[in-house]
Amino acid sequence: MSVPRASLTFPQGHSVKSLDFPVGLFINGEFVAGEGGKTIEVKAPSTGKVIAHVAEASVNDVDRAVDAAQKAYDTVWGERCPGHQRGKLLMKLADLIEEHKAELASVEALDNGKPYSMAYNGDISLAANCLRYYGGWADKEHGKVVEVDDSKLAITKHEPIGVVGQIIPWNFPFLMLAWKIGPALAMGNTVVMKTAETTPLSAFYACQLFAKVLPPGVLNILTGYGHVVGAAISSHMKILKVAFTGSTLVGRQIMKAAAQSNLKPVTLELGGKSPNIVFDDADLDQAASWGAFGLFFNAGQCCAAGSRLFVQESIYDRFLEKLTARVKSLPVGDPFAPNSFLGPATSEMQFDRISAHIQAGKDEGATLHLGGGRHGTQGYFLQPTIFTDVTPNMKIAQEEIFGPVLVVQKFKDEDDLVAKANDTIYGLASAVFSRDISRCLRIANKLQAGTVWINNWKLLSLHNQLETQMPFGGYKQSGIGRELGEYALHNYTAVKAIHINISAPNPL
Ligand SMILES: NC(=O)C1=CN([C@@H]2O[C@H](COP(=O)(O)OP(=O)(O)OC[C@H]3O[C@@H](n4cnc5c(N)ncnc54)[C@H](O)[C@@H]3O)[C@@H](O)[C@H]2O)C=CC1
Ligand code: BAL
Repeated sequence: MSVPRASLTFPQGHSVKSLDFPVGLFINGEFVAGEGGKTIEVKAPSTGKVIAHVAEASVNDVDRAVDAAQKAYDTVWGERCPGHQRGKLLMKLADLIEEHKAELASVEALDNGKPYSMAYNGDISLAANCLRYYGGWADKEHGKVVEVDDSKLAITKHEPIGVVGQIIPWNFPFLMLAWKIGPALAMGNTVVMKTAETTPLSAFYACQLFAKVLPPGVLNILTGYGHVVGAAISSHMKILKVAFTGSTLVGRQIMKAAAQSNLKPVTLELGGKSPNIVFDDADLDQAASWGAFGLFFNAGQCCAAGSRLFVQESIYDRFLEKLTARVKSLPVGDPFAPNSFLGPATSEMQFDRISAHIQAGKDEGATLHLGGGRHGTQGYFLQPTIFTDVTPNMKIAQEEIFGPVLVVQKFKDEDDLVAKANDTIYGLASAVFSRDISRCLRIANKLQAGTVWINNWKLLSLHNQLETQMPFGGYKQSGIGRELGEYALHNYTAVKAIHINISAPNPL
């Protein structure tokens, strides 16, 4: 059976003219067709047109990938490849990604719809940084000598877990791949990854680079449907850990599948409804700029989007005016146009979900302050949208919209604010704007959120500024565990306690 290929062409004047590459399943260092030659149609969200047909994995393909990963773990990776060597390979991979940044960013912009400049300066650059960062950790995550008493030497050893499963979404396709494989490979695990079926192309393009650097089987990449391939990974008896980024609904299913199979540990990076808080003593221009960025970046398709804006009553009108002007100035359009800030929703399904939330906001009596409709005539573009007169019980104030829709609420004082900000099932991120640092820290301590930004909203930026060193993850139903930073290493190591007798008397 022949391996499918993608033949992509880019708009006239773009630095990359065309690309042709295999889009078969990447198993044991080779591209192969999916079982029965099945394929999945991939569309460009900026036009709605089909751009490729990629191999679709089956449950048997997952087994093939797991076998390859197990063999690589037993023979060439894990403790058979010293940390400094693994680190060197991850850094080489980072260099190769940087060398192919224009190609990868072009594929990402076409497949996901995000502006090319953001993919180039953000996603792809940050992915290379992430692999380099974890390459640096590969020989530094040591065990410890633990003080017990003089009769024994007690040490801990940090070992890889084995074959790990990773399931990623479509909002930052290549960056999420890097967040996942960086710590896993650095710590000596081998990987079976499933990309999102709507945005598999950048990962497939990069498999050509992975094949040049990594021994066969160390990293296996499949695409396929969640209920088939994702479910097979979560419930696989030979996969010893699973990490997931996506919806809270699917996170729950993955945890259940893990519990009902081999009790594999689970890391979940899920939804959010993050509060962005502006006090009356804030620098209002600064708050308006970050407020617009924090929600409308990536067309609002960020789990950490600042989707609930809380503004203190005394400055409400003045601040809303500044914010609205900022949002109105954001260019929506073609991902390959040099100044675009908002691209389309990444799929028709997402477009429909976001549109349904906008309708719900109107039906529940919120005021549509800005936008609210389709932008243009082709693809899945939406106008930047702001709702005011929102009450905490409304659907748009409680449910993750994952699109360019901001809901604005007022607050009186700190107590009123904290109660409203924490009134959500989620707890991923938050931000506080005020010139009073004591107030900012007081509020930061009370917010139920894995991240608090003070006078900024900077998870991923346009200028390669993600703090890879800082942990990222959620309180409450936003997830379990932390990605990034040193914290992510713990997701991928098993700790062994070794007790060595020096002079303990025999017990009997
Ligand atoms: N935390 C985040 O960064 C993300 C959050 N979301 C949230 O999820 C909502 C729905 O988007 P979807 O694409 O439907 O998310 P999803 O959670 O269904 O998709 C994410 C990934 O999970 C896989 N998946 C789906 N069902 C699965 C299953 N039963 N077992 C294992 N894997 C499975 C998908 O194929 C994809 O690779 C969005 O509107 C947004 O609210 C979506 C993407 C990313
Ligand atoms: N899922 C990681 C980054 C984000 O969606 O905001």
